[in-house]
Amino acid sequence: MITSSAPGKIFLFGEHAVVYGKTAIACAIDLRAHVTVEEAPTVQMKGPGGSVDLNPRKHPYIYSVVEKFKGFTDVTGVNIDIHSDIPVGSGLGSSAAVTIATIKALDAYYGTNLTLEDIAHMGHQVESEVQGRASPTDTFVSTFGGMVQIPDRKKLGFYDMLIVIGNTGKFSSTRKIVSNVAALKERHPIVIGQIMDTISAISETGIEFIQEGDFHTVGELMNINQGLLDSIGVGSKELSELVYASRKAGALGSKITGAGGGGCMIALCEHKNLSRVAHAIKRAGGDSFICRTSHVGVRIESK
Ligand SMILES: Nc1ncnc2c1ncn2[C@@H]1O[C@H](COP(=O)(O)OP(=O)(O)O)[C@@H](O)[C@H]1O
Ligand SMILES: C[C@@](O)(CCOP(=O)(O)O)CC(=O)O
Ligand SMILES: [Mg+2]
Repeated sequence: MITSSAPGKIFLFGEHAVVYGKTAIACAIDLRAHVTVEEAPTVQMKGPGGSVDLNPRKHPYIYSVVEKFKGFTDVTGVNIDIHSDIPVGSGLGSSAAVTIATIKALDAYYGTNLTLEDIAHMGHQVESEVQGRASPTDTFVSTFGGMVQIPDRKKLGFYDMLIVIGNTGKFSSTRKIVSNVAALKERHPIVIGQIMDTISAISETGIEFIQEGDFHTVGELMNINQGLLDSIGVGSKELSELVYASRKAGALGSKITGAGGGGCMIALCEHKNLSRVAHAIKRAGGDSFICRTSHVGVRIESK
């Protein structure tokens, strides 16, 4: 029996723009997906009611991972059991964390000796196939941990930050939201293209202020980024309510993280305001919790 785990992530800046090759800054957080694999007669998923054969419609990401392994190793029967503390469909990269942790667990189980680069690359292929279009961000962060700059695939090191996460509780499908933005960009290529360029500039400027520890300015840039995400149609009434409630309670900056349309927003706060901001988000109708950035990427937990 082998267990692996991989972290979820937040986008500090640059989601959606990164799909078009622009710059984004993302960071692993201390919420993780755990995947345990053990011998079984066929390739199965363990669920609440017991183990069932892997179903591509129910588990498209896991199915795609197994199909890739069939391309380079003898895939004998294996039971895959997933336990994740990452809210699903909430912009925290649950799909990537589950994908990367499954790749790592199967790599250890079948002895295929994949490098971290191989794992990140395979994970990106899986997300792209399942979502129709995906940047390497989520899978790169889940693989390497810490803070990263995409598309340059630069590891920026680790910056210990406490983030309040506000969850609207509204599911949003990354695939659908990403395709809506693509359609908007088709209709207004120059306008949306310039918005993506501006988001890219925010990411590139933001790195310097993160490295200097100037979180007031980082927060200001997050707020500008949020306005641009609203302009490409990935906001929602619920997300805006949580964003403005957090700012009123003293957040330095707050914005959507991930695909948007529902899911989560993040608020960067000074330590003294963390619980006040978390309560304000709850009062505005969201679920809120405090998470910490993490330098820990994908790893084997036990063999
Ligand atoms: N615990 C889990 N077990 C199995 N699949 C999961 C789990 N968590 C997430 N997933 C997969 O990831 C999908 C959500 O991915 P996505 O829409 O990209 O949202 P997110 O913002 O969480 O990445 C789910 O529909 C499911 O296919
Ligand atoms: C919208 C996007 O930039 C981020 C999606 O993040 P999530 O799957 O909602 O956690 C898409 C991508 O980068 O693949
Ligand atoms: Mg996802």
